Parts: sequence; C-alpha cells; structure tokens
Amino acid sequence: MNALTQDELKTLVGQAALAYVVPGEIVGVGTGSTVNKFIEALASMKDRIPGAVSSSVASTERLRALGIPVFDANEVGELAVYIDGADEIDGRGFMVKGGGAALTREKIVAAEARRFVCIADESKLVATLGAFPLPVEVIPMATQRVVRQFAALGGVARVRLKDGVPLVTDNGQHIVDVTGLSLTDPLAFESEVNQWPGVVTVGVFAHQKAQVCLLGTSGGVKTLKFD
Ligand SMILES: O=C(CO)[C@H](O)[C@H](O)COP(=O)(O)O
Repeated sequence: MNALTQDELKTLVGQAALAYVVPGEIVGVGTGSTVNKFIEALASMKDRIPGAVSSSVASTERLRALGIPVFDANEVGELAVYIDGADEIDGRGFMVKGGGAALTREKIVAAEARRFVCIADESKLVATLGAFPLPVEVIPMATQRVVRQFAALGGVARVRLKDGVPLVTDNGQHIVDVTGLSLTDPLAFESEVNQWPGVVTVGVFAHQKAQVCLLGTSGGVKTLKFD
C-alpha cells in the first residue's frame, strides 16, 4: 500500500473526530486545514447537533456554507468538546498553535470545553515544543517591545506579514512569530508571556492542553490520551 499523503492523513483524523462529537450538544470548532476536513465530515452529523461555536471567521464561513449553525460563545457557555488542530503537540498534550493566526479565539473556545480533542498528522508530534515558529498575538503598538522581550530570552521574533504588510487577525491585532526557543516548561512560559504588556495571547496551549490527540499515521489513526 502506498503511504498516505498528508492531506489524506488530515481527512482520516477529521473523520475520526466525529466519534467525539456529542449528539444534542454544540461542538467547539477550531481553525486550519485539518479542521477543514473535520468541518466537511461534520456536515454528515448536522441534523444531530444544534450547531457549533467557531474559533475564526474562516471556520464560521465554512460551517455556515455547509448549513451548520454557528453560535456566539457568549450565548453558549460550557461545551462538551472542542476539536482543533495543532502546529506541534508533545507527549503531555501541550501544544503550539496559531499557525493560522486564530490562536486567541481558539484558546477562548478551548477554555469553554470539557475536553480538547486535537487532530493532527504525525509530523506534528514532537518531544519538545519550540521548533515551529511560536505565534504570539500582539496589539500593534506593542510589537517592537515584544520583539525585544523575546530577544532578551534568546529568541528571534518577527512580525508576520501578508502581502508585504503586517497580517491583521480576526481581532484586529498583529502576529509575532518567534524562533530559537526551546519550550521545556510550557505551563510557566505561557503564564509569563501572557503577562507581557501588549500580548493578547501566546500560542502555547499548556493551560488549555489536549486531553486526546487523534494522530494520523501511515498505520491509521492512533489515539493518544493525556489525562
Ligand atoms: O492553530 C491553528 C490555527 O491558528 C491550527 O490549528 C494550526 O495552525 C494547525 O493547522 P493545520 O491543521 O492547517 O496544520
């Protein structure tokens, strides 16, 4: 059998995540190419759930295009489950997220969920977080200050550009991507950086870690449990 492509692995885990959607309950939906596969699969269950809470404008548009109602997080409160991808996940369920610039809303929706189910292909599983450039959402007037603070930690931070100008998030903020850090204590790192003036959210998801990861591998979907 030929090895599955990354796209096929994403489809596999997107479909496998349906098993974690609770009939009758609103589901939290993340953002990204893997989640897009989940959203496509979720359409087959749309008559069994009231709808979704979404973590980005892009996911909201996809959900609505498939006839899945999208609710405001403020109207809903606690969720049974949140399904999202990751840029990196370690053996404890700690993640780096935000490659799609949706990290702040992702963390808000994840915080409302009793269970975070991460869906990812096997390239995302790492021993130590930090190889993927760490996204940080920052208020525009503070980006250079935050860049200097990361430099003091030994990191190299750059403002993310789109079409040659700073990318603007769904929240009207900018993203700083940081390389050169080894995140050996993700819980402490997340707490510290989230306190820096101007930081909206750092893309370390340690306080909102995954409880389950559905990992797409050449041998099929592997289920990792972290709690
Ligand atoms: O955090 C995210 C978006 O902000 C995504 O979950 C992360 O970037 C993974 O995306 P993909 O499934 O496309 O690899």
